[in-house]
Amino acid sequence: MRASLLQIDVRPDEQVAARRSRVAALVREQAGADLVVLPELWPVGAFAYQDFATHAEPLDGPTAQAMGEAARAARVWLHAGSIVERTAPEGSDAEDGPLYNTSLLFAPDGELHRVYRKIHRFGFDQGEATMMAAGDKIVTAHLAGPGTTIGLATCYDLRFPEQFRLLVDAGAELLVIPAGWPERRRAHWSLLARARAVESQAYVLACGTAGTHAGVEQAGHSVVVDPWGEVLAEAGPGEETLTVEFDPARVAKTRAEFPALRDRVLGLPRP
Ligand SMILES: O=C(O)CCC(=O)C(=O)O
Repeated sequence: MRASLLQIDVRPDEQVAARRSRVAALVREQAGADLVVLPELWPVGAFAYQDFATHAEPLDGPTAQAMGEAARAARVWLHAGSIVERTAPEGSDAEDGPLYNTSLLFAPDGELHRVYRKIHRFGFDQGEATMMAAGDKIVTAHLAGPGTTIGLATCYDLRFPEQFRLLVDAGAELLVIPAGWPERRRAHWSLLARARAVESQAYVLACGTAGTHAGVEQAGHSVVVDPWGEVLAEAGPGEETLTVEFDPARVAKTRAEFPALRDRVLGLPRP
């Protein structure tokens, strides 16, 4: 299986529409890959809170349309990172319901196949945590073609192992994590990506952004880790396409040869 992670530079001097066209062209160039992955909130920038409402869009908005067309043109599964999703309030056509940090997965025919709304919102009492609603669904998707199941999580979710346990229980063999992770905590990013791979005995494909937006320098260093915790490929700090080939069957092999997941003790009483 071949995967390409597109570590996009979210430059503040580039308009959202221009970045959307540029990224769509980059996705089209990935024909031949099985899976292409984009970072979190790359159209607007994960820390550009003041721009979230302006650039919020529905599930059939301009980013979804451009990404669906690009996936179809390249004939790839496309995890298009996330958008600021604008929803309609219950029973209304108006689009002034809650905002979500929503990941979009497109099939090679360009159809929107899955949506994942970020569960753990970042910012404590500010930013995303106050401006967006939280998702409450664990999301996996079986990729016909490569014949493997991916589990979806976004950025700050990486810090919450209980979410990854649920993804593994739901059959995930590849954990796909778009992010806008800051340089200040790059050591956590690298460590947690490997930790989630080792404890889940799964591949981790973690795709971050490059550059600086809203004054926050991004870590870059997108990474692909195998089920044994070995780093298969790692990007540098700048914009980069990270392409890697791997065998999804290694997940079952690792889990059979070193059956730590089988040895879990569930339902321990709280002290
Ligand atoms: O957990 C972190 O250090 C970064 C999380 C983050 O930036 C995000 O979820 O947008």
